[in-house]
Amino acid sequence: MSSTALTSDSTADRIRRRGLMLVLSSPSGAGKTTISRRLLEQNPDVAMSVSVTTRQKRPGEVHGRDYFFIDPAEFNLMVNRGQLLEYAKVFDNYYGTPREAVEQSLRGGHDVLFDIDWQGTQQLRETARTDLVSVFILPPSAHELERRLTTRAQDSAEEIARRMAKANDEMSHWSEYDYVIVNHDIDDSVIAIQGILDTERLKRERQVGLSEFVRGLQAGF
Ligand SMILES: Nc1ncnc2c1ncn2[C@@H]1O[C@H](COP(=O)(O)OP(=O)(O)OP(=O)(O)O)[C@@H](O)[C@H]1O
Ligand SMILES: Nc1nc2c(ncn2[C@@H]2O[C@H](COP(=O)(O)O)[C@@H](O)[C@H]2O)c(=O)[nH]1
Repeated sequence: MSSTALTSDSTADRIRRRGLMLVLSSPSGAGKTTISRRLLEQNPDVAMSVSVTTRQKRPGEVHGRDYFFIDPAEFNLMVNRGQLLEYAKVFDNYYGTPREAVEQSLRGGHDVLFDIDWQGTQQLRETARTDLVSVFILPPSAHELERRLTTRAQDSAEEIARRMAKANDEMSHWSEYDYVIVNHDIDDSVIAIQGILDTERLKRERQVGLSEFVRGLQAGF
């Protein structure tokens, strides 16, 4: 191997990638959580942003894994201290993204996955547009959405009715997103979003050190 080739190889090793923020939004019950879990299983290097919320814990939910369940006073404190990257009121409860964990993952070159609503996505778009990749997930039909909310068996009939009534509001923001998928089949949806992630990772502007690598490469010709 020539010394030029050695130099080029070691420079190529120095190409690093800036982490991206992959946001999934949808009306409640369309499948964000299910898709997120699958994506995290097949991408152990991706970090999930665990939100804080003032809503009550559902059966089976774990503090620190599904959410950090906090009271409204604590939530206000986090807002006032600037500890949330974004926050919103959704279905009468407050939800927000803790800033520090996300910034730490991005600095380390890790991608971060978010399950947040359209209000939060709008806020991230204003503050982090170049890092943001947003995907809107549509249900195949209103009937199927209601079936999914009901068979999930996590919310009362009143809560399900409230979420169905709000579905149109959330869906009216579909065209603000970079990508839109209809979640018919879970396997197909996961494959589609994995494709988005793989493609976005290759974007020129996300590859740190690329200019230096190309300069070194050109010097060898
Ligand atoms: N493609 C699919 N086909 C059939 N069922 C699905 C599909 N995707 C998700 N589900 C089911 O629909 C229910 C709701 O899914 P999930 O909890 O992932 O929705 P969500 O968008 O995260 O809801 P929320 O916004 O309320 O957190 C779950 O029981 C899940 O197993
Ligand atoms: N703006 C934000 N929205 C969030 C956040 N965490 C979750 N959510 C959204 O809330 C609804 C309801 O969630 P559920 O767990 O009560 O069913 C759903 O649309 C989530 O995407 C957040 O940090 N910020």
